[in-house]
Amino acid sequence: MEVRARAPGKIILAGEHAVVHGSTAVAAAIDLYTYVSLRFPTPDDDDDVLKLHLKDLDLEFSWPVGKIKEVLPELGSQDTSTPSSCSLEITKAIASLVDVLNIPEANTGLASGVSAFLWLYTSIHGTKPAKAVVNSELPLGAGLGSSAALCVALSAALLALSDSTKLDFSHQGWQMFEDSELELVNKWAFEGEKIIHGKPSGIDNTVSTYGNMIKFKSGELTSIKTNMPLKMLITNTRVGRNTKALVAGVSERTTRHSSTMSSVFNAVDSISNEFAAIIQSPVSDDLAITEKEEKLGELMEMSQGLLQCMGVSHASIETVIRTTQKYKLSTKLTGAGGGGCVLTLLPTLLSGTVVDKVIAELESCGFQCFIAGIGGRGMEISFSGSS
Ligand SMILES: Nc1ncnc2c1ncn2[C@@H]1O[C@H](COP(=O)(O)OP(=O)(O)O)[C@@H](O)[C@H]1O
Ligand SMILES: C[C@@](O)(CCOP(=O)(O)O)CC(=O)O
Ligand SMILES: [Mg+2]
Repeated sequence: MEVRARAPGKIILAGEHAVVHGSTAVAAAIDLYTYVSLRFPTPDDDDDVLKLHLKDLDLEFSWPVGKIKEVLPELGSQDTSTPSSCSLEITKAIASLVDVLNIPEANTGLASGVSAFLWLYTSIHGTKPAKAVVNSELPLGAGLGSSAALCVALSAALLALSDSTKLDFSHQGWQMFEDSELELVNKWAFEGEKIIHGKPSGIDNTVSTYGNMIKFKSGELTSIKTNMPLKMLITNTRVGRNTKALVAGVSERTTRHSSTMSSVFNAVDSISNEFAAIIQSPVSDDLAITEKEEKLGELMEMSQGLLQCMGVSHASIETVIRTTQKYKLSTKLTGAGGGGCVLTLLPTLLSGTVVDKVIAELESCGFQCFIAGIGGRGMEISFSGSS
């Protein structure tokens, strides 16, 4: 039997980085997914290896299970229903399994993703041979939460084939987990995100697990109900960056200027709460929508100013801002910044011709533009083949 799990990426509408320091943030799932398929070999397969195929990067890795047992001898005593963090000793042992892979230099940052895979896999299934295949519709390392989507889809696939979940194997198509199972997936995914982000807030894995639009503060989520159509143009600057390094940079700045940065984080907290209040209040007519959109646009500009204060903007992001400003549109970075993706609010009454012009101008700078569905489904799984 094979299980397939999918988990969405996300956009952060307000509050990135500050959320790591306890401020409120607002995020929404997008309809672009990471998929993880997992299969254990049948007795006839005679396969004693753990395989990982990363389709987006065209890379395949494998580890003989004997080697994993050798470097991780303590495995097998784990309780999958209580997720635990990867200790320093195990981090070192996992690094020894990743170092031998000779990951191409062009894929810096991948080692942490592979380490997260090994930690989650061995924590939930020990040294059982298996094959996992990963592919994604998300750009990797661009602020749309590919790391969290990977950790959520992987945790879901691993738990679906463990004793911790009770699922209907005969169900055709995508199915959802029960609440308690979703909570378990989210907790394991958070442990994986820790390996990739260093110090994650947990917002990315939470919105990827549960979907929809959420408000998030200090590990707690509040679901946001809205009937306001929200359309964002996503521009990928194609400038590569690494979330772990950017998050660490903001923390260093916070250490140097603790009281000033605490005021910045407080301001972000207010922006996120105001943003959430506006999108949640009922809309009566077009005029009301336009007024709300103007306020949201202004809040996005204020968010961007504060993100610049934190030191996470980039020349490419400033180019997108300047370009969209010519059309009176508001833009902010999303995710960790330093390049990656940028959001531009597209008001409901904006004509299609203007949207096409903005996109053409941004694409002529070498950027990639797209519009994704916002606030959709969270993580789901499906089974295929006989057991
Ligand atoms: N589909 C994937 N295949 C391989 N690695 C992935 C995949 N998705 C995410 N990753 C891991 O996540 C890292 C990117 O995470 P991060 O820097 O947090 O950016 P983001 O989460 O915004 O995409 C990659 O360097 C890699 O380690
Ligand atoms: C910067 C941060 O707020 C979001 C990072 O998102 P991404 O990995 O850039 O998609 C970090 C976090 O909340 O863990
Ligand atoms: Mg990430």
